[in-house]
Amino acid sequence: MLRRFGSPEVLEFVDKPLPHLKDDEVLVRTRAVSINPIDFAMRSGTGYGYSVFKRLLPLILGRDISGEVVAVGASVQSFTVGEEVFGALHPSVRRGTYTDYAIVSEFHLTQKPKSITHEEASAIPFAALTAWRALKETAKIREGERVLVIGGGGAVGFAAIQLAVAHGCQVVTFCSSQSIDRALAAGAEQAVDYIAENIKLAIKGEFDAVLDTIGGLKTERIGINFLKRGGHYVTLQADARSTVFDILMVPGVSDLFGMKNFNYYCYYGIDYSYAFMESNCFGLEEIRDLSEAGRLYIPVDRTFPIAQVKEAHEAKEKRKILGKVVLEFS
Ligand SMILES: NC(=O)C1=CN([C@@H]2O[C@H](COP(=O)(O)OP(=O)(O)OC[C@H]3O[C@@H](n4cnc5c(N)ncnc54)[C@H](OP(=O)(O)O)[C@@H]3O)[C@@H](O)[C@H]2O)C=CC1
Repeated sequence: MLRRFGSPEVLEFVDKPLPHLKDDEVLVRTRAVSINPIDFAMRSGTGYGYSVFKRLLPLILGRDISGEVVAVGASVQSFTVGEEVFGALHPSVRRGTYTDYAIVSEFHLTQKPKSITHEEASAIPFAALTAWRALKETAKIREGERVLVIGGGGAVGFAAIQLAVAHGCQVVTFCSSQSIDRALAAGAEQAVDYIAENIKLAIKGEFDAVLDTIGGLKTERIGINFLKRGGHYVTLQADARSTVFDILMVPGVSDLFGMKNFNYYCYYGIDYSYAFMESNCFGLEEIRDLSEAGRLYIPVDRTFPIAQVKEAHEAKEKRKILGKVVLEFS
């Protein structure tokens, strides 16, 4: 439970009665949840997070879940008691999944892939649904297109590589040296080390879509220059305020008036969008099918028992652990 913003120390364990299930809700016995960067934003309430999440306090953190159905609301038809499910909640939902029993809308769940464990399953939904929203719904990628994923080493970037490959796209990514082999094994035709190599020289040709999981002026400048006219630039960073136009025009003004996408359209002929995660049952089903077919996975780096949630947050937030961290429930 989170009553106030702060360091991992503000996380409290509390015993609370379960609320009554609404008609379309499912009660899930939690087996595993993964930690996402959004959990740190919600917990710390820093910057942008303060205004967005303050109205949700007190809240329960946690957006992903993998577990078993223990009860269903009156109108739920897709799930039965005992079934294994996985899914993800939108950041606007107050009651999250760091809890023994989570209440989740039936539209935010689907049957868990049978071939993987609860720990592995819990690492997938939030990151993969974000990639799905960005590439399928926003950039509308199609077979044969070229897609550049900026930050293929993170969970969202890695899911994006696999989704784009599954849709018949040619994928290029830049990531750190430790993620190169994994990106290539996932089907990227080229993976460039963004620290050791000159990206502008290493990557050839233009792209139909760029997914930017990193943000910032420098990254955006590089990404925009790789896009074809008519291409889609999709950023996941809501507060990526600096733009080429802030320098060329009046600082801050283009963004302030929401002119960024208009300016990019006029100057470069591209479509610029911010994408955010959406709990979407069609996306989730597609992700489940890809996972079951062995075509989409997110490696888990470390698992902590839920009793060590503070240590887990500390380790991931301070980048002592670089990959996915999962919290396990007994
Ligand atoms: N808009 C939305 O709805 C959402 C936004 N996000 C945002 O997307 C971002 C990624 O999330 P997620 O994948 O879950 O986080 P992860 O913690 O899994 O991954 C972050 C990774 O980004 C890589 N990285 C850091 N700097 C660079 C760089 N300059 N160039 C290339 N790669 C870099 C690092 O990988 P490496 O080791 O290879 O350097 C790092 O591991 C976060 O900022 C998050 O807040 C996430 C989900 C939803």
